[in-house]
Amino acid sequence: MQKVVAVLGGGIGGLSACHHLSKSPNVSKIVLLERSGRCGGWLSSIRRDDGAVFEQGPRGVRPAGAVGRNTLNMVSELGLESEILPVTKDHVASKNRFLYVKGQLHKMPSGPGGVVRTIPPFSRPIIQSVLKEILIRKGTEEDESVHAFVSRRLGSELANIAIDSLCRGVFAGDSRQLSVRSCFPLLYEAERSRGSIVLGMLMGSGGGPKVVPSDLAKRASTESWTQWSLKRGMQAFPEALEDTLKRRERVELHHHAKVKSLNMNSGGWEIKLDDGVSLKADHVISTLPASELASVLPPAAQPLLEELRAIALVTVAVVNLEYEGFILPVTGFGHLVPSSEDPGLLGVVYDSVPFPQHNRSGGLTTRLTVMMGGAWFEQTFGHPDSVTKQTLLDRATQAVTSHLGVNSQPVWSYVGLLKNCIPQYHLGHWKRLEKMRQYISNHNLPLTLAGASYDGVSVNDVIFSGRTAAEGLIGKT
Ligand SMILES: Cc1cc2nc3c(=O)[nH]c(=O)nc-3n(C[C@H](O)[C@H](O)[C@H](O)COP(=O)(O)OP(=O)(O)OC[C@H]3O[C@@H](n4cnc5c(N)ncnc54)[C@H](O)[C@@H]3O)c2cc1C
Ligand SMILES: C=Cc1c2[nH]c(c1C)Cc1[nH]c(c(CCC(=O)O)c1C)Cc1[nH]c(c(C)c1CCC(=O)O)Cc1[nH]c(c(C)c1C=C)C2
Repeated sequence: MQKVVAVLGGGIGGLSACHHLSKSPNVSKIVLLERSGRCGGWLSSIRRDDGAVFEQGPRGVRPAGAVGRNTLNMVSELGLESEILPVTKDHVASKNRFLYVKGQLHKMPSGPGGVVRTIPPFSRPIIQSVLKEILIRKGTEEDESVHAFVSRRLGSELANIAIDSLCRGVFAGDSRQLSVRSCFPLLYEAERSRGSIVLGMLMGSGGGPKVVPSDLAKRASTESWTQWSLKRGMQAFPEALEDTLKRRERVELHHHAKVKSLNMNSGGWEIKLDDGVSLKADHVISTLPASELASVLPPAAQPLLEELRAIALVTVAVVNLEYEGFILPVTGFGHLVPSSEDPGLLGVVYDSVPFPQHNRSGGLTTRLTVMMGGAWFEQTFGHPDSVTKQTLLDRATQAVTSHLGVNSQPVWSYVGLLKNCIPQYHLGHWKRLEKMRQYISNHNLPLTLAGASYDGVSVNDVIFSGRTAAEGLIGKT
């Protein structure tokens, strides 16, 4: 039987689900419902008339692994190859990342030389912790916080400085609350299967999905890319996907279509929108943030709603800054700040280093992005609705001055307040997912969960979740 499928949310996850659904003749209609006036969700690029591009959301995508290849395959299908801006392994942005500790920038140890010597801010060579790790007994917990896991296996110094910062630089979250099993499944699996992170990394897991690489994905591997962006910014990706979907007969894309309620109706769903319009669908793929989905599902699904509501989100202030000339004292991807140094200041990305092509044409400039808040937003700035843009801008420029010794003022700036933008996979997230999917299956709900709230927050993970959701309905594409 041919099905009508509604996809809720037009972020990169929802667009990916539509893209894969639209390949199947067994779907009679695909309806994408997006609350705002444009698709793309957090993929949002500011494009100035002088050619400068600033990212408010993701600024680089990793090409590695099955999910990285899957994204590049989609880039290829959309005909975006000529738009790609790759960053290769030998680029300074791939080699240099910094930590800001006790008022100083430190290059993160990398390569053999970096692990055998004592490199501040660490008090002993990393190799010592790595060698000891192999001998440490396997944990017995079903889940553990990222901080507890790393403290146990690699010692408290690496947990307090390196892993605390890493969690801020990926989840804008607190390593003491985040789940190792859900946030870093490879580390968790390495301990489970090989008894050690180090051995697991050396021997590999051999598992994971298989994705046949396109020529573009092969090129990324041959040329050793570490990340990529697009000439017109990351937003060009959802724009190209949307343009392609618009040309497909069975796809309907609706902007300004905020889903207000979902109710079961003769084996399918009746979907009501904010403006009073209602429509029917045989199946729903939701890529809405989990708590938003909870607010539109019927109260009868209480056990499911409780689990969905428990997946918290954090708010991040993203401040793009442009300076005249090259003002950085160091060069690399950027620096992270551990929570012990300054809880509210997560880190600074040196955007002009990996992607100078996004600088304004003519004249030398430096583009930086300061990220603030995350799990520490409220304790630092108060409620997101009451903080002013000027407060955020002042805090960001002060950080650039104190961390990087930059005394000039930016010639241009943009302050974005990204409310509830990154889901937090807290301890026990895996159990929550199991309960939710069990509930959906036991109650025969024609509902699939996809998007950043569940199985990974990166652009690659979210795109793959859209594909998996579609394939769960129509089979492999
Ligand atoms: C500041 C920042 C930096 C990041 N950096 C990186 C990076 O460098 N690399 C990387 O890989 N990833 C990065 N990410 C993560 C990645 O961008 C996101 O996880 C991903 O874009 C989420 O996609 P999504 O489709 O799941 O959700 P969203 O983008 O949140 O899309 C959901 C959509 O649903 C819509 N919606 C919400 N409620 C309703 C409703 N009731 N009815 C209809 N529509 C609704 C929203 O308007 C939105 O468009 C970053 C994220 C942020 C915030
Ligand atoms: C300071 C805050 C943040 C910065 N980026 C993000 C936040 C919250 C969001 C983010 N960054 C990355 C991802 C995707 C992860 C993936 O699995 O691909 C997300 C959601 C990429 C990333 N950025 C940093 C690291 C270590 C990673 C992981 C992947 C990789 O190794 O490339 C480091 C980093 N992020 C930020 C800064 C300032 C920074 C500094 C070194 C900004």
